[in-house]
Amino acid sequence: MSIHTHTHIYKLASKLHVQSGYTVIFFKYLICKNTIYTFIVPFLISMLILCQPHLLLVSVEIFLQALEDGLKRADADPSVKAVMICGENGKFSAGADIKGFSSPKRRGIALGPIVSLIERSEKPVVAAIEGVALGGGLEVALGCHYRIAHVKARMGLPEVTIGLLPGAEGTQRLPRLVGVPAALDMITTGKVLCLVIPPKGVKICSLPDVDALFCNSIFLPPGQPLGPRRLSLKPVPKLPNMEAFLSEALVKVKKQAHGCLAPELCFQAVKAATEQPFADGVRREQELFNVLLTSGQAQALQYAFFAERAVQKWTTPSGASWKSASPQPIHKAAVIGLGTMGRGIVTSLVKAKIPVVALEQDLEYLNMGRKAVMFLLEREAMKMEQGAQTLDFHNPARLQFTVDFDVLRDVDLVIEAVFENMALKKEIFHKLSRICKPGAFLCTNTSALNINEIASATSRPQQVIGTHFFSPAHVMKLLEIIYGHHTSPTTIATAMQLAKVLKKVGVVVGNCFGFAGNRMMFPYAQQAVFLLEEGSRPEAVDQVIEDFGFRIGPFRMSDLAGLDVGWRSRKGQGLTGPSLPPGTPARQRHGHRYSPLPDLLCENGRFGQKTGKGWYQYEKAGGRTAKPDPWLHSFLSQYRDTHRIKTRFIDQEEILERCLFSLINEGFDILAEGIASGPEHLDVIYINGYGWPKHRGGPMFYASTVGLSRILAKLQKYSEAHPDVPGLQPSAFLKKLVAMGNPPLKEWMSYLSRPNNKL
Ligand SMILES: CCCCCCCC/C=C\C=C\CC(=O)SCCNC(=O)CCNC(=O)[C@H](O)C(C)(C)COP(=O)(O)OP(=O)(O)OC[C@H]1O[C@@H](n2cnc3c(N)ncnc32)[C@H](O)[C@@H]1OP(=O)(O)O
Repeated sequence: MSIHTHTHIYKLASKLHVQSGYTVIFFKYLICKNTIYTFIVPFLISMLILCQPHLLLVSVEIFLQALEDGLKRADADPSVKAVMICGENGKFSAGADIKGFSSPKRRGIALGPIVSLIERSEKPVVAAIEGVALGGGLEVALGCHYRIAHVKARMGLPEVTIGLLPGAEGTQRLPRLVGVPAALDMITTGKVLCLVIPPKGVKICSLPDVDALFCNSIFLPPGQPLGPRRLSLKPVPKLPNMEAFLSEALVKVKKQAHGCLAPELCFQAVKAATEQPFADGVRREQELFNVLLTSGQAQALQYAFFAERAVQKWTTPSGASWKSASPQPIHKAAVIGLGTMGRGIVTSLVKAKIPVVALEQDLEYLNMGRKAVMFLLEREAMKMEQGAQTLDFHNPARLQFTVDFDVLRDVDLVIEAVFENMALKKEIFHKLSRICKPGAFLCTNTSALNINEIASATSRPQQVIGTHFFSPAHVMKLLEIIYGHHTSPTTIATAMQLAKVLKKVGVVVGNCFGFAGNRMMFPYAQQAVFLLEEGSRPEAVDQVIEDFGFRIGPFRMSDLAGLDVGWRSRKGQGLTGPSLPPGTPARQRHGHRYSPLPDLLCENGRFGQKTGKGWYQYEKAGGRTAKPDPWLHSFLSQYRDTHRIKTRFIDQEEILERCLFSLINEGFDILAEGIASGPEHLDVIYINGYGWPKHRGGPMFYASTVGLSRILAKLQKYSEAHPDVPGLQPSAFLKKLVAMGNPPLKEWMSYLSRPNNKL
């Protein structure tokens, strides 16, 4: 295991230097409504241990040993009056190297005893925090007697986000410092706190300034006792209603966890701090840490951490990549269409402080759209600390509404977000290509349509790209970025940069129907409906999927999104509606099994939440509380009678496997075709766009944990039972990987001889 010092920014100590004759200021930090305020208090330090980064990656053994030796030396040297621990180049510590947690060598290394040693020091120890102090870094600071924090420092215990808990006594010290509510909030969510507004009178200085201040001899009265500064000796601040507070907090933590273990175990560790003496609490923390370390969820979450960063380094099969392509700056953007998606996209751009022109086809739609966007922005502004003033969305230079295409002449990028209708999209792109300046990028927010065909309507196909947002677009983190045949690397790089500016995760994929995300969703949704035909109910299927950890099951999701969306798309594809050739069998299309159930619901006016009825019934049109609907149950049994389908009991295992394994199976085809350049891409898409539980690492990671041979065997079994369902027929790539002995996920792509993008 090594300490993380990966980039030049996150450096830690590899060597400890002892210098004498310095004076230091000290800041004490308190947490108040998620904000840390700093106060400067003069303090004498006549000995400085300065951590210097001579290596990029420092072995934790070396680091901890050096820290221990330095502390012991400082304690033994009578000329040393105090000790300071800091990072260099303006960064304290991002904590441990996360990769080290999966290494067996990691076990047995303990930061906790070193933190205790720091705390026991007979001489004052100060943590001087600049930049980030995360995880183990902050735990080291908690062991110190004083903490100096730069006003722009960011501090947190993000272990929960990688499936762990702060295991170096952090769960026991933090509540003693900041109280139980603030500590629970930080430890169970992993949120990182920033010093947003410097309190009056606080001088903002960088570490060299701090050094200078040492030399300016600001003295702390000698003989100040250290006992009260040792957090382990302090009691946890009492709450009048601790028990009630804790039981309410547990309910909240469980509700938000969706099956993820770490938040609840973090809670248990903090609770132990409120009930037990420090040493017992530390033992409890260690027990809980070990449960998490071996849970499997920690590995999945750590994989997801790196997968999210890996997808930033995009490549395409033609050799274009992030290394050689530079993004163009976007000073002004436009959004066409102010339906649900367009409204969210405008909101997202305004939040990112990109001036936007919002365009609709006529004044009636424009006014409706304007109202809705303003409503969203007001709500967002209320959530933001500095409020509406920062967003400044009433300023026409920031947000302009128009029906006039000519206003788009000077924008750098347009995002089209109109209905999924190819003819309409082509007409708009043709117009844009005539009106927009030559350098402008033209993006389409389609969720399935062919990017090449849309680009063919323009004179600049190299600047056309798919930017698939997810609803609600100002909330969902995913931006699927789809390059076409002619899309230039600069256009891809610009779309990726846009994702970053919008605080989204951009994932670059190739062009095919449904791209990566929706293409994998089709077989999943299809299986869910087939399960209803065969005997299941929406609530049974949703329950299994939600128990797995999805935020929302397929039927509740379909009711939320609106059944009419898919209906329109199926009509467009000629699968239902007037263009369906007469005599087409009800449950078959192109020789494959088809379920007309969703079409029948739409024909009955059941579009989901918006009509108050869909797969469930709701209290009213627009209602949100789904209740099982007896009408639907009898409709399903009539349907089965009509089509002579024998109702059978379908167990949870079959529901889960048929839905998830068919989705994963499609993922293998997508990889084999070069539509996505690695399994991480599909996992990041599913975690950030489709509510796949992060603690299961995404569908492809999950497949690797289930075992590819098992997935293959199950798909073979189900496809034998349903030979007319192509989605259940095992992918050739999956079969190949099983034949190659089930290699680890990171090696999968090396088994593809030549990625071939089907553009
Ligand atoms: C002087 C102080 C002494 C401190 C002693 C510490 C001793 C530690 C011993 C035990 C501790 C155990 C508990 C832990 O510490 S668990 C780890 C807790 N830390 C985290 O979870 C931090 C995770 N990282 C982040 O939140 C961010 O990366 C951040 C540091 C905020 C920087 O964000 P950003 O600027 O956006 O940059 P990136 O996220 O893209 O990261 C840049 C590259 O660095 C890699 N990285 C970042 N953090 C880690 C890490 N902790 N371990 C390994 N690698 C990390 C990241 O993958 C990027 O890599 P690449 O460029 O290859 O993509």
